[in-house]
Amino acid sequence: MTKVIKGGTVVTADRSYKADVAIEGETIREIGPDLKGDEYVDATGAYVIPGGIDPHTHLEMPFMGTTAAETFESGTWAAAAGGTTMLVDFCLPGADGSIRNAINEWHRKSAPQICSDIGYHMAVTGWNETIFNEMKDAVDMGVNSFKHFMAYKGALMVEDDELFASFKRCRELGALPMVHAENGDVVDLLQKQMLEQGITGPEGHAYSRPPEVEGEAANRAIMIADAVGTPLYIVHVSCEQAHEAIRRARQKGMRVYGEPLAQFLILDDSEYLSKDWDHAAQRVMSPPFRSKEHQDGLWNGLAAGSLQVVATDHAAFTTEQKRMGRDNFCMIPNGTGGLEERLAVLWTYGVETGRLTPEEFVAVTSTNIAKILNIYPRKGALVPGADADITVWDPKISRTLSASNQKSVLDYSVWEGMQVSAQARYTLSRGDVIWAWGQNSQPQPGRGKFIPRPAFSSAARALSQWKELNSPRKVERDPLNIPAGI
Ligand SMILES: NC(=O)NCCC(=O)O
Ligand SMILES: [Zn+2]
Ligand SMILES: [Zn+2]
Repeated sequence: MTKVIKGGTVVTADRSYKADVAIEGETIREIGPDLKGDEYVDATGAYVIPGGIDPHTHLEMPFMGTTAAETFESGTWAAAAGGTTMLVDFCLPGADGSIRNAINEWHRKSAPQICSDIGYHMAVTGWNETIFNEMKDAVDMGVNSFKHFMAYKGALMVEDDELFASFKRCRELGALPMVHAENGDVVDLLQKQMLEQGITGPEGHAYSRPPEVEGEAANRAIMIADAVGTPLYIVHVSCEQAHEAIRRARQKGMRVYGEPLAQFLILDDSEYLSKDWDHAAQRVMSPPFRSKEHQDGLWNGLAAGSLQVVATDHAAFTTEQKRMGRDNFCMIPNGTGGLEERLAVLWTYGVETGRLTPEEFVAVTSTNIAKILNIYPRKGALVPGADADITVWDPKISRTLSASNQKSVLDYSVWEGMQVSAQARYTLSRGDVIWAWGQNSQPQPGRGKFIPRPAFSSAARALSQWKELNSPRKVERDPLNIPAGI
């Protein structure tokens, strides 16, 4: 049975052209003019793009004394409704600290629920022999990236020597280290300072995490990655200080990648000054939203290529959960939502304004991360043989974003009232139409697959080779030329 996506404009990371896309089973068979099939998906007047990949989500994540409310079922459905066909979720070790058990636990939770494909990053939240050994197990289980928290002191935070050791292990395994870049010691002190001054509301969260705190940590992580000789991926880049560190590193030939979030590109820090406590707390995340100048820098970085990926860090806590921090902003569960809205807001505020080309939009929402995570061209590409994860993107469907019409389980939306100018007309996951605009039926939970990601990406291999050639060498000396001791 051949399915043909008919009459659209195919947009990839490098070009746009009129063509049909023929799908056989789960994969793309052919792309070209006037293709015939047994079944047709109408793409007239629309763009045909690789399905979105959101590489940063926290579904059902146990965190800060509670568990993120978005489930794997609601999260993957919401993503599909927004044109996203793959999520990469952060796997956290449980009480036993085992990486292997944590990955199995994530499989147990996600497998029966997901309607589209998924991968995991593994968090490294300490350092010991078990972690060293089990990082290899993780890679063997198809997890080739490890996140390190430089913040959340007393909980997830790791120290510089632990970063060094874990980055070194990543290099040996051909895996990609990632960092949450914020100086956790300084955040901790600034939090205490805010509370001492009587600033207990959500604005204290933003004041205690200034951009300099993020920039310093980004520079430090880059320095450690360079000393070890490994590529580095910096998650949720929110500010010019961190962007500048990444830009500088890349200009010096370092393989550093930066991931701003859709929220950071569009929403700003004035939200924390709202007189409505719930409104401000619903927007508490780390790092926090920044000012307009930082947003301009992030947009420019996407256009210039100094930033490569737009994610969401979707970590959804209900208003009730946010109220755990009613008397102390440090207790507000950190996280906001966006996996459903990412493509629409980026198109509306990026492509519609001319900040991004349609091809750049595809690059930062899908293709670049598929390459970085070493699953290209299976994902992130429209080529024969690739998985048929495809979005028929309609630039004529406008919609007002609201909690009342979202698929997310949250009782609010940080995007409330925002008008967007484009939507997914159809979303296909490995050849199945899992979302059709106007039909609203839920895709089959459990049809999604875990996508294992091989280690030793091209960039990891190249950098390792370069570092090998340029590593310090012992200077052999004639013993006669070595001065005798006293
Ligand atoms: N970002 C955030 O505030 N919450 C999720 C956990 C993390 O990524 O740091
Ligand atoms: Zn983080
Ligand atoms: Zn996160």
